[in-house]
Amino acid sequence: MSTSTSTSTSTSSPPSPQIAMLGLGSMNGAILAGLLDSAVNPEQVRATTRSAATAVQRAQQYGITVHAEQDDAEANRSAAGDADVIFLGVKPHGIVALAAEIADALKPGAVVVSVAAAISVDMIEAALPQGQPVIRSMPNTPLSVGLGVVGLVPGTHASAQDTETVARLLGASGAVHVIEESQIDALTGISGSGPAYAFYLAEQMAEAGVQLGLDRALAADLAAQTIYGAGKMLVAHQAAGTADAAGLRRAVCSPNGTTERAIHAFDDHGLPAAVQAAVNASAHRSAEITDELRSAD
Ligand SMILES: NC(=O)c1ccc[n+]([C@@H]2O[C@H](COP(=O)([O-])OP(=O)(O)OC[C@H]3O[C@@H](n4cnc5c(N)ncnc54)[C@H](OP(=O)(O)O)[C@@H]3O)[C@@H](O)[C@H]2O)c1
Ligand code: PRO
Repeated sequence: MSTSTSTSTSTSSPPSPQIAMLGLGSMNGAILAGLLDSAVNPEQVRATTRSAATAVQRAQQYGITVHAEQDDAEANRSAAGDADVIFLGVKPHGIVALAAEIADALKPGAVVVSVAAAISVDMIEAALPQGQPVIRSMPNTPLSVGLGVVGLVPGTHASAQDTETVARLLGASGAVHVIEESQIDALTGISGSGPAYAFYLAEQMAEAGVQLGLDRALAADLAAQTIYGAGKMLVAHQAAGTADAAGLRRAVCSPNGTTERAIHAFDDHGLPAAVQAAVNASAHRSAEITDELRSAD
């Protein structure tokens, strides 16, 4: 496994760790969907939510055991204590408190994986027993359909085997990149937040189609399938080294044709600057939240 390359899957039989998902909202839910579509059985997973209503809904949705903190104050500790891999999936401001809450319930050697933006390895390690393996991650929601991207930052006490275990779990539903912590804000700006950019583009393409007279369902399907196809094509060509995004874009543009006119409209309306500003804004917000939470301590 090397920095910033997708993990290769080893040929040895996959491990079957017990997994705890603490918090089961958009992100941990997407990770769970990907896990259950791969080699993970529902019996391997215990999850928690804050509210009882959410726990009932999620248990039905995923076919796993979900306990609510509202019903059982020990829910997080109990799920974490049985687990080999624990995904912390609450909002950033709740991560350190959640780590502290489960600290003395953890098995020695259990790997604590944070999915939170902005919460650094040292902040999590400080809340856990000395030597507890920690991995900071930045996943994205397309893990739910097997097409995610994940950045992993191994903590001070995470062994190569710990990283391999987590990379194998997540790598079944996406591309995993092991990175330095200094790279994670930038990765967040591209792939963590990035699905929202693609969805926003799809929204605007469909809206334009409606304004041109198409019915909304048709316009939405045209936009979605086009972004899906283009993404799949780009990944295939980049992996094969046969084309990059700019080359594939140029191949759609006939001289003085329709697409060339559209790309000029993007440029006239500042799309390159807008997209770069958006990625930068996400990355800088990640660093800003880190600073806010550090100074709140
Ligand atoms: N959404 C993304 O695309 C994305 C991408 C990358 C990383 N992340 C990171 O993922 C984390 C979660 O974000 P999200 O979008 O998934 O938020 P979310 O949808 O609001 O989910 C948060 C979950 O945490 C639960 N929760 C809150 N407090 C809890 C507690 N004390 N014990 C157990 N469960 C608790 C909530 O339960 P209730 O529903 O009952 O309140 C809910 O299930 C954040 O740290 C974020 O930075 C998100
Ligand atoms: N969603 C989280 C946020 O918006 C982190 C990346 C994607 O903060």
